[in-house]
Amino acid sequence: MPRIAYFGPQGTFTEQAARRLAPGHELTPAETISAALAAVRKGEADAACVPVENSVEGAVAATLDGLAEEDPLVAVAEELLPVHFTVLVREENAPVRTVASHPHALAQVRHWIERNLPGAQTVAASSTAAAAVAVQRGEYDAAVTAPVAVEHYPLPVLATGVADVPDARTRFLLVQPPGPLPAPTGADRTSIVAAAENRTGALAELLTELAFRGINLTRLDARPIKGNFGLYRFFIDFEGHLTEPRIGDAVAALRRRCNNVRFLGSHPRADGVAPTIAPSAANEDFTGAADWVAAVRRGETA
Ligand SMILES: O=C(O)C(=O)Cc1ccccc1
Repeated sequence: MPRIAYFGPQGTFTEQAARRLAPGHELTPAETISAALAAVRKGEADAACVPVENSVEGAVAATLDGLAEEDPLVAVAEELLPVHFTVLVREENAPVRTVASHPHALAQVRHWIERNLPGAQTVAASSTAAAAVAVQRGEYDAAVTAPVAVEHYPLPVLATGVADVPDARTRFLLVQPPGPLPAPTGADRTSIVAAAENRTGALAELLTELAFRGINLTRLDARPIKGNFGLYRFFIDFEGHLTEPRIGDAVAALRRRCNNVRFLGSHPRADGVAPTIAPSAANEDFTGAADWVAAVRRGETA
């Protein structure tokens, strides 16, 4: 049975995502995102489940950096979870002076804390569940957690359904070493990372390769290349699957322009949204045009 490492400990949002992405599989918590990825690279796990972005705070830097560096890992599936929080406390009816959680969680409940726990100090924890563990240990007064955390950490519940932004979502990836790609479904996402050269127009050229082929971007993030101040890697997600002629053509062009392009996966979209395809950019347009060139080369047409 495949072993899945997930960003834990037990009771994180990522564990919930892992249960949905790999039902019935053996799940092992890792303390950090990079430890979950390292478990796969070392062969201790077959795949890792990690958060990649959320609709309030944006990209999860540890995941992006962890996928761009060291041995390649490729996303084979994604999950989208609605994110609202439960606030657990050490002691019922006691004053709350410190509130711990993952920074992405704290960012999503800032207003709620200002209104309901005025003056409380927020403290970053490695995950929402790690914050609950710290509250159990008596280190902090409250933890902002995933709703399932209460099953693992039986602390008094101060509030449920907490969220500054209604309908916030987090997207999670299931990543594994390069292997056969998941089959295309017609509603897929492809991800790459590339370090564009530091010269005028370098990023625009990469994006233009996608735009020319009528490919709709779903995300663009920049992350600094550590040790090279002022240089960035660009994480580009777009609609479509590498096996499609229009996508294969675009990814080949990116690779031609930029030999450090790394493929981060083609997999079904969790929201099932089908691509927007610009006029003359359908796969049949690409194969039709290539067939015509082949026939011209053979001298059969002009
Ligand atoms: O800490 C967790 O529970 C995570 O899985 C990371 C996270 C944090 C905040 C919102 C969504 C995911």
